Amino acid sequence: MTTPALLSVSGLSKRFGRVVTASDVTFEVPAGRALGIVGPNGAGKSTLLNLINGTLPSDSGTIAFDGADVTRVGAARRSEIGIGRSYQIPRPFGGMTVFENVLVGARFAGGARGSAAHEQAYDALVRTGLAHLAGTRAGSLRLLDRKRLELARALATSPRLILLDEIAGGLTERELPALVDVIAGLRDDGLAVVWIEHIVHALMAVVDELMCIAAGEVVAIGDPADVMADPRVFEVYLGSPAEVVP
Ligand SMILES: Nc1ncnc2c1ncn2[C@@H]1O[C@H](COP(=O)(O)OP(=O)(O)OP(=O)(O)O)[C@@H](O)[C@H]1O
Repeated sequence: MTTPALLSVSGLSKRFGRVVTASDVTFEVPAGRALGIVGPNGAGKSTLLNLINGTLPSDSGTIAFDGADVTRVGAARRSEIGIGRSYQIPRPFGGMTVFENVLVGARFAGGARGSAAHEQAYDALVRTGLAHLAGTRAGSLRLLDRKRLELARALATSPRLILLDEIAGGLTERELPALVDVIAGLRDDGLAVVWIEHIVHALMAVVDELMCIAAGEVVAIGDPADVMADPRVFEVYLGSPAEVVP
């Protein structure tokens, strides 16, 4: 029996003038599964996350979440129903504590109130291994903990689907496993994960499926090792082959 998809994207297309950023993109992600997305710079990866979380409207195609068509649903509502998102450039409130930063996520992006917001925020800190730093000023965190905070802010909205945009960027080889473990834990807890990442070996340690896109088109999708071995994937990376070597 196949697991029904939590996220179902079908024939999704988007262009900015002459630049095609999504062209007939189709894929599914069930709960408890992780999809990795790779592709050269400017391929349309971040745009795809913006289409899924509703910060950008698509030109055509459909996005279904938990069986409901959300293609024309606004970003705030998508966040409330369980689509969470981290950003490539985290912008924490440096003068606020770690807990206060996550509380903002729970209250304003997640729509939680009172003690429920506090519980969601604390739970997000526990899941990301940040609880011991709850009272620390966010501006003083080292990079790994800033990444955990970005993840915690997205988790504070209690998502069932989490969209991660290059969350591992800038981490050292020694730091990467800690973040990879947190993300694998979220998937194992039943979240659907869509993770864009240039650090391919970090992705390969977690994802169940891998999709390569270039110029908005799906070049290959499927078993991660098969996708990385696909000559078409190698070809789209010819400009930057070092990025694909695990
Ligand atoms: N709001 C926008 N208006 C116009 N063009 C845009 C907009 N957002 C993205 N683009 C263009 O769409 C293309 C895809 O951008 P996108 O950020 O999705 O790529 P990416 O695959 O995430 O790249 P990177 O790996 O560098 O982050 C780029 O050419 C970009 O300049």
